[in-house]
Amino acid sequence: MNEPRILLLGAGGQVGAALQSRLASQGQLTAHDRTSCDLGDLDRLRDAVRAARPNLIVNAAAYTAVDKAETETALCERINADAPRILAEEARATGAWLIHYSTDYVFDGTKPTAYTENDATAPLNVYGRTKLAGDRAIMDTATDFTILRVSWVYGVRGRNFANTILRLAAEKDELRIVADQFGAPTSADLIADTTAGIVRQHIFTKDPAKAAAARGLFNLAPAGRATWHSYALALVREARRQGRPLKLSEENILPIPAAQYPTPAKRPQNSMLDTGKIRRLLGHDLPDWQQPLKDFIAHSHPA
Ligand SMILES: NC(=O)C1=CN([C@@H]2O[C@H](COP(=O)(O)OP(=O)(O)OC[C@H]3O[C@@H](n4cnc5c(N)ncnc54)[C@H](OP(=O)(O)O)[C@@H]3O)[C@@H](O)[C@H]2O)C=CC1
Ligand SMILES: Cc1cn([C@H]2C[C@H](O)[C@@H](COP(=O)(O)OP(=O)(O)O[C@H]3O[C@@H](C)C(=O)[C@@H](O)[C@H]3O)O2)c(=O)[nH]c1=O
Ligand SMILES: [Mg+2]
Repeated sequence: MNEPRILLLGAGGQVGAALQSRLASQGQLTAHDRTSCDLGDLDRLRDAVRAARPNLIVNAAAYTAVDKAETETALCERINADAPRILAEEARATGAWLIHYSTDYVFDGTKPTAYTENDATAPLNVYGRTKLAGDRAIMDTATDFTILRVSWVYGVRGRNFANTILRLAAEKDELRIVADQFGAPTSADLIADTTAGIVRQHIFTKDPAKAAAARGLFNLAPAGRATWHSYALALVREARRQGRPLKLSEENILPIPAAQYPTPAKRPQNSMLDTGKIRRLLGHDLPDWQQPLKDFIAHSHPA
């Protein structure tokens, strides 16, 4: 059989960058970043898919600037909702499988326990609303798709909370960090590894039962629970242990309620995702969130 053709969009992002090598080893990879394929141009996007004739489309591109989205709403909507709809239409028309990523920000965060795939969505902000519209477009249009719903993603090169804290810890002697929002910091590598495993074991397989099991929406998060405050503490503690020069000491990382940290976009209080469904698919447990932070700090270089 010929090598399967894989199309990756958003190759320059945290998850996209981590996916590149893992997908290249499984087929003939066409990887686009924003410069080679702008998702804001929907006709161009359709052309790019048709030119690549993929058996698998992986969409790691998204508008992820949560606060800016409150004012750049139309663009955010195009990238997060309209572009996934085009991808779903093309996937359906050609029989390609579509992999896409969703977010905890589709929830309002009022549930006291972890969210399952069946819980009702109620986004609090524009980013969450547009991401939910993208999820729905795919679920309504595509037949062969996998959506991984993830949260609190960090990677060495990304614009993320972890890199922000490492930068601030070198500059400031005090930080005030929200301590009443709960979630699980998730490395882009965990997401890319899990994606690659699903591609290998479920999508590029001749076993229809294996493929059927991977269809649909799956939460993905590491084990354990954090707050933004406990996450910041863990980062600074590990950075110090690794000998980074820091101005900030741990006792000056002050816990505050979200009400004391006003932002343009409202964020959910509870971002915990129940991972029972994907653990059954994978056949194993997921690692704790804290362990990969050591590796992250060893390799990250905040600007
Ligand atoms: N980051 C997080 O905390 C979370 C992310 N997710 C989801 O996971 C997926 C991957 O996110 P992640 O890798 O973290 O995000 P990043 O912001 O790191 O990557 C997204 C990529 O999409 C690209 N992009 C943005 N606009 C366009 C456009 N108009 N055309 C083409 N590309 C564009 C960005 O390019 P550029 O760099 O040039 O802007 C960037 O490379 C997304 O679906 C996101 O919604 C879900 C939960 C949490
Ligand atoms: C820098 C800083 C942030 N915070 C708080 C604000 C906020 O509640 C929380 C996180 O802020 P950030 O803006 O870094 O994170 P945010 O951009 O909201 O992260 C989200 O991104 C999108 C793409 C997702 O899909 C989500 O899963 C989530 O990861 O930290 C402080 O309390 N003190 C600080 O000094
Ligand atoms: Mg190859």
